[in-house]
Amino acid sequence: MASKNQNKPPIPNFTNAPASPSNNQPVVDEVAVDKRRKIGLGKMVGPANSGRTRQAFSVVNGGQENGGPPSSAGSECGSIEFTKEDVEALLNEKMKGKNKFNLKEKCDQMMDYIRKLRLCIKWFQELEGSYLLEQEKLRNMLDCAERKCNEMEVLMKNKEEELNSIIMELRKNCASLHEKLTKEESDKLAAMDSLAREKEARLAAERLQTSLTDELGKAQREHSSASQKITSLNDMYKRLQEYNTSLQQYNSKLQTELATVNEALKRVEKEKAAVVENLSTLRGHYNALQDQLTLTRASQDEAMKQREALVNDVVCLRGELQQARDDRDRHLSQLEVLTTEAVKYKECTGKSFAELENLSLKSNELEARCLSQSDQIKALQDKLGAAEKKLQVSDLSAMETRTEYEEQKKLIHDLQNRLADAEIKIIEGEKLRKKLHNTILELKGNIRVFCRVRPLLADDAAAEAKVISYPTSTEFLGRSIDLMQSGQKHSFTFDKVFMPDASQQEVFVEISQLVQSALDGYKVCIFAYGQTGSGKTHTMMGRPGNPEQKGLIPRSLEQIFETRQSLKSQGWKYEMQVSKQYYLAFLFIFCLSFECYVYGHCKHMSYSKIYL
Ligand SMILES: Nc1ncnc2c1ncn2[C@@H]1O[C@H](COP(=O)(O)OP(=O)(O)OP(=O)(O)O)[C@@H](O)[C@H]1O
Repeated sequence: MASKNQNKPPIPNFTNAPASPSNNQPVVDEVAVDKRRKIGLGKMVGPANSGRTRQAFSVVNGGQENGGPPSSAGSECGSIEFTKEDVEALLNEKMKGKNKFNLKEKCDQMMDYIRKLRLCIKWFQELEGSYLLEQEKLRNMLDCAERKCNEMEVLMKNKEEELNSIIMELRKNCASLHEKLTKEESDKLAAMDSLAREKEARLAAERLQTSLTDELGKAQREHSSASQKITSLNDMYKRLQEYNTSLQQYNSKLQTELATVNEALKRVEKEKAAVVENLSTLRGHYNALQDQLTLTRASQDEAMKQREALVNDVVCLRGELQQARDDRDRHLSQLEVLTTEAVKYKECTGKSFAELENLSLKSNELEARCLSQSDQIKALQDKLGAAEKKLQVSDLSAMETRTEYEEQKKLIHDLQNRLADAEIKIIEGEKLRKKLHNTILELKGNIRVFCRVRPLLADDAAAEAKVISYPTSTEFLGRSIDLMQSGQKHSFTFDKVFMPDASQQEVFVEISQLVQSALDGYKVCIFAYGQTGSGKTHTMMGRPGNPEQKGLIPRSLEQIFETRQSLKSQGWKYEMQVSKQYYLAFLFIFCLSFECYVYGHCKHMSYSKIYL
């Protein structure tokens, strides 16, 4: 748009010119459109280009392009276009005519000139109208853009609020995640402790289990050896029983044999008795019988021997029986011992079975505990995995926060460096300012005299008002007064003259520079001098209760304290005191002078004493 405006031709002030009645609207619009095209305003409001070619104003004027006055252009003003040169030529056109008194020719020329001017005015009006239309459109566009801008601003504000709320939520989430992380870490530590404890317990349980399995193996081995012993003892017992039955059978056999032998002995004795009877009877048969007797005796002896042998056999058998009985008794006692031992073993094995059961129960319990602990360990490992994942996530976020923190740290460091640079610059600037200030004050004059004229009081005579006058010349304006005495004028020049209507603030503005100078470390002395009732106390002290009427001293003190406060942030420290001697002097001549010490020092520079 700026380029469009820049390309606009200067429009002469023809607004008061009357519009040409001969120009109709479409023709002028075309001229305006064509002009716009010519000056690069193709997008302006107006009818579209009809495609007709237009003649330049100079062509209409008969080929007088440069500076030549336009001739009569006819009524086809629609094909005329004006350039800056045309307009200027038209405006600068002078009446031609060799004969000054040829009024008709002059009149025609004038008519022609007026017609051209009307055409030009019409063209300008149309151009202005098109410009107004364009302006209106641009205004509409501007309004539209402003509305859009406002909407965008509202949207942006909403978005900003949303973003702020999201940031707040994210911060809250971050804080809660931090809390969770710390909690998870403590949980993790607790879980790891419990895991270590569980592992220890598991190891102890495993050690206990191995010792118990060893004991169980031992007991089982003992049990198997005891059961083997029991089976061997049972076998022995059976064998002994078998041997006992065989011995009993043998004994009964021997007894039956003894009974048969006794029967045979009885039969032999019966036969002997029969023989003896036969002997008596058979005495005759004595010899025979004697023989028979000797034979019988021999047979008796043999029988006796046999009997003795049998008795010996019986004795032997009895001994053997006795031995067998003893053996049996011994075996029985051994059996009893073995039975008791077997009972004992049985009891032992029972105990060991109970112990075994207990141990198996314990081992089952331990296994169950181991299983539950392994489940717990699994669960804890899962938790640990989840916690580690969380830890990784939180580590990532912590890394991000750390990088952010590092960036912030860098930023802070940069800012600190910049702050240090700025502080150095401030200090240097302050030094420069002091120097410049002092230079200005020196240039203004180390000793300066101001004159303040107090207004007339009610007691003062009205005539006195005419005594003082103030020169208005540029050289002495505000710096001089003229006093009339006995008809004679006395002029006095000062650094500055304060008029009666000068306020306390106006006076202090001049003095405040000196106060600043005192604060910068230079010695300053301000005193008021004048005759009684001239306004010294009013100038120096004023009326401290009334802010408007405060004098130089309270205002100076205010400036000192304000500067002290404002320079505190730059590291300056001011110590102020009013010494006794000066205080006394102050009491006596406070209306003439005011002095006090200001000690100021800073980490960068220091000075010891200032007079104010
Ligand atoms: N600029 C002023 N505007 C209004 N009133 C003033 C001004 N200067 C002085 N006065 C008034 O003039 C009177 C005398 O002034 P002031 O007491 O200050 O004079 P002084 O020079 O201190 O007198 P002295 O030497 O006797 O102490 C006071 O009533 C004071 O209010």
